[in-house]
Amino acid sequence: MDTDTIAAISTPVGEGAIAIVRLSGPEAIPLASDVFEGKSLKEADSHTIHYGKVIDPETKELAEEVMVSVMRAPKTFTREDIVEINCHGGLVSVNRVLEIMLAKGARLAEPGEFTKRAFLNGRIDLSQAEAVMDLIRAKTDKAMNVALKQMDGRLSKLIQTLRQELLETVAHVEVNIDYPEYDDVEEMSHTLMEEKTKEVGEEIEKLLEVAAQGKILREGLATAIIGRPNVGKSSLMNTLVQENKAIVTEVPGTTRDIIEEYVNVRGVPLRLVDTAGIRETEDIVERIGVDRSRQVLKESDLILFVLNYNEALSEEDKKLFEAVQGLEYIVIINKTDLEQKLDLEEVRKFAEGKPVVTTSLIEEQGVDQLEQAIANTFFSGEVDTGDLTYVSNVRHIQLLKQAKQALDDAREAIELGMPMDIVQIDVTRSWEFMGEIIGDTASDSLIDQLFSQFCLGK
Ligand SMILES: Nc1nc2c(c(=O)[nH]1)N(C=O)[C@@H](CNc1ccc(C(=O)N[C@@H](CCC(=O)O)C(=O)O)cc1)CN2
Ligand SMILES: Nc1nc2c(ncn2[C@@H]2O[C@H](COP(=O)(O)OP(=O)(O)OP(=O)(O)O)[C@@H](O)[C@H]2O)c(=O)[nH]1
Repeated sequence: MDTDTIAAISTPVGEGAIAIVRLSGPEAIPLASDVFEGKSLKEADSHTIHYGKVIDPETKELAEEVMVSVMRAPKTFTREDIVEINCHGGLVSVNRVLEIMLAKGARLAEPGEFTKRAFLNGRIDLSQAEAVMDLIRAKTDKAMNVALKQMDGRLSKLIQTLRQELLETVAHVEVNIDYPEYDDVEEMSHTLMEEKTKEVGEEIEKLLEVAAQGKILREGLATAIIGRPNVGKSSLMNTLVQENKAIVTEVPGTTRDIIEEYVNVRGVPLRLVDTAGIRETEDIVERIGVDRSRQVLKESDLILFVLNYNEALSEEDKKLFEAVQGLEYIVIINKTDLEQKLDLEEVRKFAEGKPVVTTSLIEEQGVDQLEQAIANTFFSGEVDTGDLTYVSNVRHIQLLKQAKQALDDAREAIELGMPMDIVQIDVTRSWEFMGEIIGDTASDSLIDQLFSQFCLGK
């Protein structure tokens, strides 16, 4: 057996009540047992936890008071032997125990290496492994439900079924090609291929139809708040943050001190883009022109465009309307508690059918309607994560599109009367694209790259 035993701290860095050092691999139990004073871990039953002390093998002194869980292969998270050492949750404590395990010969795990082993050992497929990370990073309940179902294998099973259909069709047609003495086989193959590529293509289409929503749930909507000075942009930001408890997350793949703020609006995570850049130049359109500000705004998925009920539409407002044209935006007419000076008909005309909501942020009026308008814009009503299978990951969406394209190519080839072995090449390509989603046909470098984005100790 050439797999080594890995170790890492699996809990967040910082002070807490308890912190866990996790070990996985063939030496996990003997290594832990060597430094453990208490009941013999080597004889412990699987999935049992034991109280005892960690003794520093060099100084022979007491290092920590712990609880140790023993889980035996293959029924574990990684399918290898796992030991989890539960320490007092201090930085020194947990690092000391990790250092001792490394000194004993365990290797420091790479980010995501535990989950990678679960994948390499066949307990989960690639899409399920990716869902583990999505689950940790989920910003709303609904986003978590999407990840949980994917982790449970819902997407995997669907992909497997579709691939199996394609494989069986190819095999069937193959047999027909091998026995060309029956004269109707060519036609039968054509019909079968046509039916199956259509059927599977439609299934993929269904997945792609709701994928944009899945992606929003997973990644959140980059949301910019714009408007002339003093219309109530900061008030709107504050209202959204206060009403929908802000979720602060680490940005994947960066240092821990860069944080992003999300608010949860009816299950839709909004990432309130710091519009500082826009804000500083309150007159962005004036300073940098419509084209440049459009460029800035294009990076947002949603623009909240605030107007003042108490002022007539100005030239600058009209330029902002020009800048947001064709983008996803909602007009918010704020300060309805003041005297009306804005022509609502004129606003509706400029808004080209986009939602127009009136608010008085100072009197907390209209915020519900605004939130409903946001949810309606992307989910046509309630966000429902019940029965649908949501593809949420850009990598998966891309592969599904390619798989669909390959099937479209196959159907075109059939229509053009191309020989079956040419059609099969396209069908096989589709099968391969879908295989990449679950990791069946994924390259080692892709796999390494995906897992490297994981948390340490996961
Ligand atoms: N302490 C601790 N808590 C944790 C985890 C962990 O690794 N350690 N998990 C880590 O993410 C999550 C739980 N996920 C897990 C998934 C599968 C197995 C596992 O052992 N699966 C076996 C079946 C075990 C059984 O049925 O008894 C298997 O699939 O063979 C364990 C944890 C959340 N909480
Ligand atoms: N009457 C009234 N005043 C409001 C309302 N919303 C915000 N204000 C007030 O309008 C002023 C400007 O609000 P802000 O939220 O700072 O507006 P802003 O658009 O961020 O302003 P700048 O940062 O200058 O661009 C503050 O005094 C708010 O209290 C409202 O609904 N009604």
